[in-house]
Amino acid sequence: MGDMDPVKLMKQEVGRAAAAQVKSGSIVGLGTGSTTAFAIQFIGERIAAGEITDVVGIPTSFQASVLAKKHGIPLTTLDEAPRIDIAIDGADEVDPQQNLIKGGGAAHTREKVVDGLAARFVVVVDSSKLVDKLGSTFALPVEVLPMAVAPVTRALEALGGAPELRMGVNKDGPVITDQGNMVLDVTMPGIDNPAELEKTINNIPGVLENGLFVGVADEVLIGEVIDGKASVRTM
Ligand SMILES: O=C[C@H](O)[C@H](O)[C@H](O)COP(=O)(O)O
Repeated sequence: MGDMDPVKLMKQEVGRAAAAQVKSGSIVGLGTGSTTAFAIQFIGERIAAGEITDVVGIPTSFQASVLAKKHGIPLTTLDEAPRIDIAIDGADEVDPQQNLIKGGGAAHTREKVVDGLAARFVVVVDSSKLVDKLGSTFALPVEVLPMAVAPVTRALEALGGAPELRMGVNKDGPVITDQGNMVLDVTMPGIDNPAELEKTINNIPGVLENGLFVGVADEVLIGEVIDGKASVRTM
């Protein structure tokens, strides 16, 4: 286990557990983020070891495609793939009904397409992501056309949210998504009806997609560290 920090260790072990679910011949949706990065690494290691064969990935982001190439996972597209057998992806919050907030990496629009098409969507999180109610710890990401940021901001405020344009970390100005759009992070503590809010926000003209994933997850794998020992449980 070494000196790895506990959160990283939880992410690593949950990524390993998800990668173990990938079977030969599978078309795999590859999610985005620091937890899925471990799953991508372990899928690549299983391919290299000859444990699984004929696996192809469908990336949900530029980051996922870079990692897949690095770890030797061949890629395909939705134009070519007849189906997605399994998708593995992280989340920013998970409620007791397995509904999610995603988009901390601004990738939720493509993720919702890929994860939603998968016959089986496996979510990989560390235990810090579990909440009683969505919105309690994480602002809801909403991808918006750049020319519509002002009216969408007003519409989200009218819904009771506090939207903030996501700014770059090592870049001046806003974060630009893989699709060339911007992201509003909407503080909205305690979302009572995520299914309704998901539709309401997506109905605002100029909104591409929001980070609420309702009824999409088939299994949630949770990484934990108890007494310095990492383990993985299902929800
Ligand atoms: O846009 C990013 C994705 O939805 C990620 O899956 C999510 O933010 C979780 O990322 P991480 O595993 O790095 O916490």
